Amino acid sequence: MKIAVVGTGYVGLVTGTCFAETGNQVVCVDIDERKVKMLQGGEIPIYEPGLDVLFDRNVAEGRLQFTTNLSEGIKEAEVIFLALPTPPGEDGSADLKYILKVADDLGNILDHYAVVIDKSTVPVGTAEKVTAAIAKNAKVDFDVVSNPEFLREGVAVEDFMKPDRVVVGTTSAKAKKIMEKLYAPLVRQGNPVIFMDERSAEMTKYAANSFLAMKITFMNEIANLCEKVGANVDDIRRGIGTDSRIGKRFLFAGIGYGGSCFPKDVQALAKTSADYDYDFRILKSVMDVNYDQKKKLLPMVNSYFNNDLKGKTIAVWGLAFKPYTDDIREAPALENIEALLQAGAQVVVYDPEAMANVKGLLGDQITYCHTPYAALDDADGLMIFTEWPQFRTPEFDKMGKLLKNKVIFDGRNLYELEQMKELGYTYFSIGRGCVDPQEA
Ligand SMILES: NC(=O)c1ccc[n+]([C@@H]2O[C@H](COP(=O)([O-])OP(=O)(O)OC[C@H]3O[C@@H](n4cnc5c(N)ncnc54)[C@H](O)[C@@H]3O)[C@@H](O)[C@H]2O)c1
Ligand SMILES: O=c1ccn([C@@H]2O[C@H](COP(=O)(O)OP(=O)(O)O[C@H]3O[C@H](CO)[C@@H](O)[C@H](O)[C@H]3O)[C@@H](O)[C@H]2O)c(=O)[nH]1
Repeated sequence: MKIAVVGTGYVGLVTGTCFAETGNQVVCVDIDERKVKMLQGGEIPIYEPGLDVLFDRNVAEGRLQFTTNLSEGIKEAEVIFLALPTPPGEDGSADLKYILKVADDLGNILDHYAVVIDKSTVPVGTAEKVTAAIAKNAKVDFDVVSNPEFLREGVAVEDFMKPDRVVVGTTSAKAKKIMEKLYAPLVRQGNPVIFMDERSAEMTKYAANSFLAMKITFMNEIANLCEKVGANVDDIRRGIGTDSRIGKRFLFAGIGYGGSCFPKDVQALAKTSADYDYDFRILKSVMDVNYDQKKKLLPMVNSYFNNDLKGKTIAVWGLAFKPYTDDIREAPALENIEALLQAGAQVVVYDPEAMANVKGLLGDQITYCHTPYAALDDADGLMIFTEWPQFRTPEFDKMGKLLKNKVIFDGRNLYELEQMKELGYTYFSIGRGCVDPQEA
């Protein structure tokens, strides 16, 4: 099948590469000339594990190409994916200007029937808006389908190639047939393509993300209560996660959810609710709790240093919003670093993949290190924001010698309390109380 993917970011590049891998002829289009040049030169602009192998193979075998020219990209394409940004507008709603601009352009240049697929996360009613925008000038027949994407960054290739499900919203029998053919290789393992109407597919995406954000937030509230009542949230997680009605995943309490999706999608669903005069109360609580949770460690840091961070050096491990990505959008580390700087602290950071992106944002306001241990040298304490695997079993003795104070503020609950007690660390984490060697 000939496929065009418009927007070659995280979703577009993974979508294009994976569909090339299943034998299709794919052209990825982007307006960012620098990005397209990199891709044409065989370089991947993002860090996404496993993508390079598929990318190299499909570029080498001529199934994956890149262009800045939309007309060239969609030439003879049977399906055209829109994988464009939908950032929050000022009122919290998803901004559709990128999508509708391309839809307008497609109306002018489409010269054959194609299925135009909304892959971006878009609010209810967008398929109708895209249809109207194309139809304004279109001289040919076309269908607009909603096909939201559920991949997670860091495991995007695996999520895409082995999806739990594929959701397709269409009321066109012709488009349905094409979508069945397109996804047939990916759903062989028995996971279904679920067909529904366009509006339901659009809502499904927001329901999934908001539900997961709510699940995490619920555990963060349990964690906050655990601290008060003297319980351990990790035990609660194990205790409830084994109930198959609850499930083990997305129950990890921590420093709040971040990333380019949960924060904006929960906000956008709340805005849709308000537009339809529905008071979606749970969503408001989820946003409020998460706002506070991201700052959860700061009072602990302040109280440890007697509310005086001036001249203190704080080491930070982990900048990305989650492991296995260089993405720092809405990353909890950023807000915390800004608060530390404002309080007069110096900040020394390490992240295996995200430092270049942070440097682009914060420049020389903080110090970047090439190893986790270098960040600890003469630091007054350590804060952890991302659960990169290399932070899980570090050399605690070496850390203790490098740090001025053996104190860790851990937003990801990486270490066992008993172990930290034995090693003589003061250890703050989420929903598990504080380990204080003075109290031993
Ligand atoms: N990142 C994820 O994990 C993820 C997962 C599922 C769904 N989504 C959704 O998918 C959509 C895209 O997200 P992303 O993270 O891939 O965004 P991104 O910012 O990484 O990529 C978007 C790309 O679109 C390009 N673009 C903008 N205007 C264009 C135009 N007129 N023509 C061609 N290209 C244009 C940009 O240059 C950029 O490369 C969003 O709606 C997002 O909510 C994202
Ligand atoms: O138990 C958990 C699981 C996740 N998180 C946090 O939640 C955020 C999001 O994590 P994750 O969902 O793994 O990453 P994303 O790549 O943002 O993926 C989400 O957002 C995508 C964009 O819409 C969807 O496609 C995915 O299905 C959905 O999981 C991160 O800050 C995580 O640290 C927790 O705090 N506790």
